[in-house]
Amino acid sequence: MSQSTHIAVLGGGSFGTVIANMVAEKGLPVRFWMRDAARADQINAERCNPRYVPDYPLAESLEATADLQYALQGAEVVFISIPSHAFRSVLRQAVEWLNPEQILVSTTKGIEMESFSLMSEIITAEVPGARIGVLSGPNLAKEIAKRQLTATVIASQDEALRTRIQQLLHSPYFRVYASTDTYGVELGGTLKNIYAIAAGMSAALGMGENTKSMLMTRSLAEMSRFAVSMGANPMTFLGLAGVGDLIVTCMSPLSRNYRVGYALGEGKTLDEAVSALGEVAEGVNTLRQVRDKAAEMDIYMPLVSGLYEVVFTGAPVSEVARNMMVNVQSSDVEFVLPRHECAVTGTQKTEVQ
Ligand SMILES: NC(=O)C1=CN([C@@H]2O[C@H](COP(=O)(O)OP(=O)(O)OC[C@H]3O[C@@H](n4cnc5c(N)ncnc54)[C@H](O)[C@@H]3O)[C@@H](O)[C@H]2O)C=CC1
Ligand SMILES: O=C(CO)COP(=O)(O)O
Repeated sequence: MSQSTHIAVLGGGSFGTVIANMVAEKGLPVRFWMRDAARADQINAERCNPRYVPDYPLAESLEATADLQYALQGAEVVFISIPSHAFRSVLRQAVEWLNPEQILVSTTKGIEMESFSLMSEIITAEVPGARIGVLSGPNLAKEIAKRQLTATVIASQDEALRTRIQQLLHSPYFRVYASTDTYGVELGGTLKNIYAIAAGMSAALGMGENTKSMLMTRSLAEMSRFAVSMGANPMTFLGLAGVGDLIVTCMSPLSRNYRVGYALGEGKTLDEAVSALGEVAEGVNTLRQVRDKAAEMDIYMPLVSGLYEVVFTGAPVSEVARNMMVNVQSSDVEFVLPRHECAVTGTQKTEVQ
């Protein structure tokens, strides 16, 4: 095995910063890669990443760099926190300095456009034989930076990998639970971003707590229905990477996806909402991708369809919400009462005043 001298983190945004610093706080050498050399110099000089996580002092053993070869060569573990739209292109630049013994962990919660690939699938395709893990859970970077008590999930088929990541990241304020359902964990983190947009919108429109609870719970039903159709284990959605991440992202104004939804609810256009954010909101692209995939595979996803109409075709939220409320009623938990066995279909649109 090559010298296990350091840990590498790719992606100089909010999440890359907190992952890199959590490891560096343990005194381990961390090479934190970003494409912008001036920003790397600034981080090394100021010991802080002011653009993404202000007021978060960085540990001494963290070194920012724009030299990808320097970051990767000899790294024992490589965390990849690059937004989904750039994930494959960065991996293609990285591949010549990777080796099959290194551990590659994606923290990215998105779907690649065109291919509908999750990030672990991109790693499998671009780095054949790689040891792959996925890190996902209710992990708002800005709360981690404040050392708020937090838990996450490392998912991999590779037991040694799971154990190593648990050791590396575990701290008095950060716990790492394990899973073997890589696909389900990754899909949970990805899908919840869609519903966070809807939750932000409902908050901006002043909807009540009953409404928010209904929205989140039906989101969970829809996410798990989709995931099961794609081959994931529905039980994974009961965990941190499913319901856990759904709750935090649908409830917190720190979530960028929630903020996009809130801005839309205030009447901003999608372009205005996204550009005011200045950070990645994966849910916008994920909504488009999932809506198309659900149509292709004939998966019933009324929340995704309704949100798509609002976000991309400008349909009024009130009309879409009303249509959903008068739609046929169905089973609560379809793993208990399958939808097709649900005898009471309820009120049809025409019967409602
Ligand atoms: N911020 C958070 O609370 C969490 C974020 N995530 C996920 O982590 C991923 C990254 O998110 P954040 O760090 O929050 O995003 P961010 O918006 O804070 O930063 C994105 C970073 O990626 C860099 N980047 C963009 N295109 C690039 C390219 N072509 N080459 C190299 N670097 C490029 C940007 O320069 C920036 O440094 C997303 O998929 C997100 O869903 C996961 C858990 C929590
Ligand atoms: O994934 C996250 C929290 O777990 C971060 O969500 P946002 O990308 O919406 O900020």
